[in-house]
Amino acid sequence: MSYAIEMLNITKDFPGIRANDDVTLQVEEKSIHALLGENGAGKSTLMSILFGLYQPTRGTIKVRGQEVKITDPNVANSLGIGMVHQHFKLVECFTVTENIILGLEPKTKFYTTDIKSAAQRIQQLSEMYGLNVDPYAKIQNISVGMQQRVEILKMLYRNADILIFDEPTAVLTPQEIHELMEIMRNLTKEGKTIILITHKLKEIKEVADVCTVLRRGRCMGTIQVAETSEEEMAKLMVGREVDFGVEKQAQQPGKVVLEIEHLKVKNSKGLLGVKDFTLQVRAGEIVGVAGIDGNGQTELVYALTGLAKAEGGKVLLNGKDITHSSIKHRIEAGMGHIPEDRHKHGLILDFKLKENMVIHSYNEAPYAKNGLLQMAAIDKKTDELIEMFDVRSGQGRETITRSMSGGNQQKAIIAREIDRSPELLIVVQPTRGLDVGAIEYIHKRIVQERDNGKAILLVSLELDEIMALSDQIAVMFNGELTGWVKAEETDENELGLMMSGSIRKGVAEA
Ligand SMILES: Nc1ncnc2c1ncn2[C@@H]1O[C@H](COP(=O)(O)OP(=O)(O)OP(=O)(O)O)[C@@H](O)[C@H]1O
Repeated sequence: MSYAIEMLNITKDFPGIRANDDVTLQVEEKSIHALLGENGAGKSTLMSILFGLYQPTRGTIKVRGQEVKITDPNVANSLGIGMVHQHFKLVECFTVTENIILGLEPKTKFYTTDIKSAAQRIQQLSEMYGLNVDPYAKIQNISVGMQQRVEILKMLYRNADILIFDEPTAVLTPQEIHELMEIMRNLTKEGKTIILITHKLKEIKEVADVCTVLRRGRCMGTIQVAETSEEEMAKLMVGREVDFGVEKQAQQPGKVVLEIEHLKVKNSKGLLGVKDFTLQVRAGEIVGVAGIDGNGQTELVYALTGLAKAEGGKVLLNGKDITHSSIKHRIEAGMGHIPEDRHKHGLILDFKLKENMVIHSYNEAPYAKNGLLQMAAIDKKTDELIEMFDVRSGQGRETITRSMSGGNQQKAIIAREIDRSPELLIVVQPTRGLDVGAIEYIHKRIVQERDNGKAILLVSLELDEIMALSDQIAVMFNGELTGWVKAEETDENELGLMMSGSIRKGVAEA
């Protein structure tokens, strides 16, 4: 058997934590090898070692049978290893071609200032792998899915043949996910090797040949995907059976908590991203907002939470007009927010975990007294939340938030917001990047909040999540409400038609 990559007995220590503990990963040439593991299990660390961002504390790496030292990403590139990161690294106002040749050192193999010949090569690569990218398009004018393909082309242009994808589907629509799977298959058919980090068992089943499972830094085994089930993979990963369903009893909703009336909000291009939008959320009810990314959901949430200005219309919280209130005032009035962009709006990354946990309430009892912070109370609350929400990090409450794994940062935000038990909780993509065990728990807690009489507005691109949690579903298309249906009276098909604007249901004709 010939391996493209062998990472043998890799150990990596960070302060207070062994992120990888004697892990061995052997990736066969021309295969798709999934890397699965709980939040904080050490997947990103292992891939960062392979890409030269970290040095292992112990262990050996072989590329195509040769032992190597990958001291930095340039060495990784020269060995034919490329990585598509979760957050793209593209210059918005440049074209596809300009982005791809950007950063190539003069005198290296494909360095050129001749845009035309570079564009030609990009066109050829794009056709060869079925990417369908226009080399002259500007990044700011293409979809997120297309931008990801530019990242893939960047690797192919540099002749990478071992490609690492870090949770590539987290930012894609279902259609784009389907296309990416096809692209991955094309890539291996043409001789490339792929390592895929993902939490989505369905995707592993669909596309991967082999799967290595990590748990708490250790390798739990490598399995042939065709011979296993999603349930078995989940069990191997979290060490217990995982319940994929969400239990929810029928409940009569109470008074109206959130009222949105004829709301209008501009998007970043200065156009109306939300047009005349009206919706209500009542106590004891989860209203799910379904829609394809970019149909006004972000602008809607921004206007509700005070991150963007409303151009027209009204927002009422418990009957009080908060349309133009400050963020602080909205929080005090009973609003909680689990934001879409956890780094931008959810956490202060250079603060300690415990500081982030009381960020809304540090100046109130029991966390402050006579103008002084009460560290014992802050520590106690943080430890409680860490325990309850299983937030894992190297140094517990003292950990600098930046060094935590993405999934554990997300769990920390959810813990803080749910613990405050606000009357209205606005939840955006709550389980993005979370492992199946964590998703099970977070879903339970959201339903618990609803059962406790809280109003919940859930915005998610995951239809499964919308269907499982919502009582009532609002569909957004092109900034408008195109559907208002009870969750139990609809299905994915019908929602899909409303999401694409093909039909309207439960709302007045346009
Ligand atoms: N630069 C760092 N400094 C200190 N600790 C770190 C650093 N990078 C990662 N860690 C710790 O190493 C552990 C493994 O993190 P890693 O990001 O590899 O997990 P992951 O499996 O990718 O998780 P997720 O699914 O949540 O992204 C975590 O406990 C994290 O806090």
